[in-house]
Amino acid sequence: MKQLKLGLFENVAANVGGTVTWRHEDDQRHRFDDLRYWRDLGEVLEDAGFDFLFLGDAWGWAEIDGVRPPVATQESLDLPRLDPVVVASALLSTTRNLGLVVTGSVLVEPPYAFVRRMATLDHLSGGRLGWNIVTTGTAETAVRAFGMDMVAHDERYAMAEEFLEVAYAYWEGAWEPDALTRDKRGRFADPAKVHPVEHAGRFFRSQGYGNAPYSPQGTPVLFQAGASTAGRRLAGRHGEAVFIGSGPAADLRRHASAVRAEAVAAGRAASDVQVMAAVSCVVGASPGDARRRHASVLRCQTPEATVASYAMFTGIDLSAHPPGTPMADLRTELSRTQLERFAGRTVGDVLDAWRTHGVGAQPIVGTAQEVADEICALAEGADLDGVLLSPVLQPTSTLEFVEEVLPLLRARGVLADGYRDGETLRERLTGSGSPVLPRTHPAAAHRHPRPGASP
Ligand SMILES: Cc1cc2nc3c(=O)[nH]c(=O)nc-3n(C[C@H](O)[C@H](OP(=O)(O)O)[C@H](O)CO)c2cc1C
Repeated sequence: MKQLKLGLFENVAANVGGTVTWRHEDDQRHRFDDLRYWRDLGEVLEDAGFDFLFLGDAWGWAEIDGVRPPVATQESLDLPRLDPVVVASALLSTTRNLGLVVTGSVLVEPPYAFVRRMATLDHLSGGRLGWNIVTTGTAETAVRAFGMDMVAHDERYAMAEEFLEVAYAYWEGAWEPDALTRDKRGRFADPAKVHPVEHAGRFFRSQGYGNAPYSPQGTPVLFQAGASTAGRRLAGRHGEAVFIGSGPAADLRRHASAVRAEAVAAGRAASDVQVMAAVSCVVGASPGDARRRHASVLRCQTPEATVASYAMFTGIDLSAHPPGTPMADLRTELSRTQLERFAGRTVGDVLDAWRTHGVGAQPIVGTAQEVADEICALAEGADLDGVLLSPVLQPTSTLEFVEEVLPLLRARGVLADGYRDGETLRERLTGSGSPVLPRTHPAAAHRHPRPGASP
């Protein structure tokens, strides 16, 4: 069995992934705006040897027929939410090895400012930064807040392609890796190694010099999480780590194969893409104990919250459709993953599933041994390169996983034993021995001297 990469999936908010857990007595996510909460979590993950912390993010909110349902506020389904980049910055000084993967949207700001922000984090973290490329699933509400017109789903992915080209131009081409000499008796940087960027495209224009010099990884590790057809294509062309969500092993395996096929179609190797899925678990001293603990989580869910939560991700009010309606009859310009993953199911099925586990999959509920067995079976069945723990309760679920399940996975050799000091996130995830993207990646075409140019 492959040795798996291990991440933790969180949002900077009181709930994660569409279910209500903030009010559970064993949950602390109501402290999402407390620096100590995040620093404590960062320390737990680093001490346990997690490869990275993955912070999802959105800009919009739940709306049904143009109205934000009161339950969204009462249960903090969508808002309030804080900035994952700032949380990641806050963890720089209290962690040394933990990868920090932040979600950044291509929809709401031009590349130039975003590029510097990411490069700054990559510099200050010593090359531990990852970027989850999204086009903003909550686009319909988010665009209003930014004073923009709505951009259709596939058009957002076209924007993503162009955004990446501009970002690569600045990250990989604006400053050569050895441009800075910082020679007090000579010069700070070599002008011959600093290059202006010129871009004029359908969505973005940028002309000028990059602010940030070449960072330890050049380009942050490129994560992608968007399982629609357009999302998989972007993942295959650009992604290094692709987060395909949750679900049964057979579904995940099909999805993983599709992403790897897209990578090969784009001239890359299938192994250039690490495919990872989310797992949630509820551990108990006995199966019955685990079931009882899971039942206490389910008691926090309500039908109103389930409907409002699904609407946030897709803009679809499931309560407006008869339970027997096939999901295949519905359409969305928002998060298509959360529609397409339920193909073949009915509205009634999805209301049940979403109430139980939101964007995730049915949690693994059992003893630590049973949880470890199921994670191994899922990873092998789906041909995964990694898993993201999506804690049901925080930090309770994380702590029980670390204390009871992780040792069992380590004992089986399923997880690496720990960090190699000074290793960048890319080196750890890809095993390539290089902190920067390979020449086969589209970003490399932006480097100087231009590939094929006379030195
Ligand atoms: C596991 C996981 C996590 C995701 N996390 C986010 C996120 O944090 N923010 C976001 O805007 N879009 C996230 N997405 C992508 C959305 O589903 C959606 O992609 P898609 O499903 O339509 O391809 C895009 O945002 C739409 O513009 C995620 C997708 C998956 C599968």
